Amino acid sequence: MKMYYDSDADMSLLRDKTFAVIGYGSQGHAHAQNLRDSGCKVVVGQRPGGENYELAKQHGFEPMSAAEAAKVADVIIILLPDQVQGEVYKNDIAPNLQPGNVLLFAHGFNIHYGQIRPPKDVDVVMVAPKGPGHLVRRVYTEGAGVPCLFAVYQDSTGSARDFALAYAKGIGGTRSGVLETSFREETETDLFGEQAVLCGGLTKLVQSGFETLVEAGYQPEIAYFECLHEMKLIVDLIYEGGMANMRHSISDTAEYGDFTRGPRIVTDETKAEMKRCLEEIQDGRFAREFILENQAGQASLFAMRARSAEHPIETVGARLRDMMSWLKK
Ligand SMILES: NC(=O)C1=CN([C@@H]2O[C@H](COP(=O)(O)OP(=O)(O)OC[C@H]3O[C@@H](n4cnc5c(N)ncnc54)[C@H](OP(=O)(O)O)[C@@H]3O)[C@@H](O)[C@H]2O)C=CC1
Ligand SMILES: CC[C@](O)(C(C)=O)C(=O)O
Repeated sequence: MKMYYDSDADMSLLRDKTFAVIGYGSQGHAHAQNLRDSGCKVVVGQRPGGENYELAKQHGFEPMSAAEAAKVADVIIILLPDQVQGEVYKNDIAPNLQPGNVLLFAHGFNIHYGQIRPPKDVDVVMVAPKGPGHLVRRVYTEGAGVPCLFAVYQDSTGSARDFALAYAKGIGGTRSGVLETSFREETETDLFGEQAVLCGGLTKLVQSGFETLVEAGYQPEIAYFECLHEMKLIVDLIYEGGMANMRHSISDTAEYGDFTRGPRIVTDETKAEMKRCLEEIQDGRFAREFILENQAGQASLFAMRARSAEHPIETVGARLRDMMSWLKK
């Protein structure tokens, strides 16, 4: 598998193009500002009335409607929540598409699951940063970049692949390296990662550890430090040098407990469930469930968010983090 870096990407492909970043949220604010700082002409399509509209203005853009932005652009970057992309595409973007335009995504959901079906005469590509949007911006301003995946779904101009690579450079991705993939592979692995490991698996693991200690009578603050706060420090060591690097830094006692007790926590049954989650992603069951959930006005998502915000790990954590002067508030 080849990694692509700055020297592999031709920024001249981005010159003379107008980029419309649709949505000024987590990814949108980062792509828009990074592209502009890389010398590109950027307009922002952001609905008025909210914080992100004000933020775009504060950052020196003159936000316009998604339809207006799509009309003036050569490259339309759809950085809206996945569940609203289909509607905005149908009403505002599709009617303003010109042959030869590029439609660019940061995640393949809507293309892979057929919620957006672009005409044949536009390029459809993806540049998906493997990190949260706020880091895509922060790391860029520090002179580095968040690694990205890139893919081509449709190449009407013959230059879609080179263009996607150049775009990855424009947002800083090739500073740390980008990998080629397909819309299918990115969509399925991304959904799996966030469900089973990064978000779903991690929060359930941390919360269960916290609950186990608190239910056994230990102070919630101690449980918070043990199960959540220290998680970052341990993950940083794994991130920097793999699991062996982390195990090098921890005590032999911790390492012995890691090898002998870890497999009792994340068991073969956990892995079997991971496989079932992956199957639901692959055969479209998760996508269908999420699409229907959104058609129902996100009723379950609202309820789950509210219940989760009341959990003691959040209330104790908020109090402790208030005392951590080094954290950005
Ligand atoms: N979050 C991340 O770090 C990552 C996201 N991605 C992908 O990037 C894409 C964007 O995700 P993300 O940045 O999280 O999105 P956000 O939820 O941060 O985007 C919110 C933006 O979309 C606008 N918006 C929301 N609803 C509507 C609507 N109904 N009509 C018009 N505008 C609307 C918001 O405007 P307002 O402020 O007015 O609500 C805001 O500008 C997705 O495809 C996602 O999968 C990929 C990698 C990582
Ligand atoms: C881990 C969540 C993520 O997949 C990401 C930041 O990469 C997302 O879609 O937000």
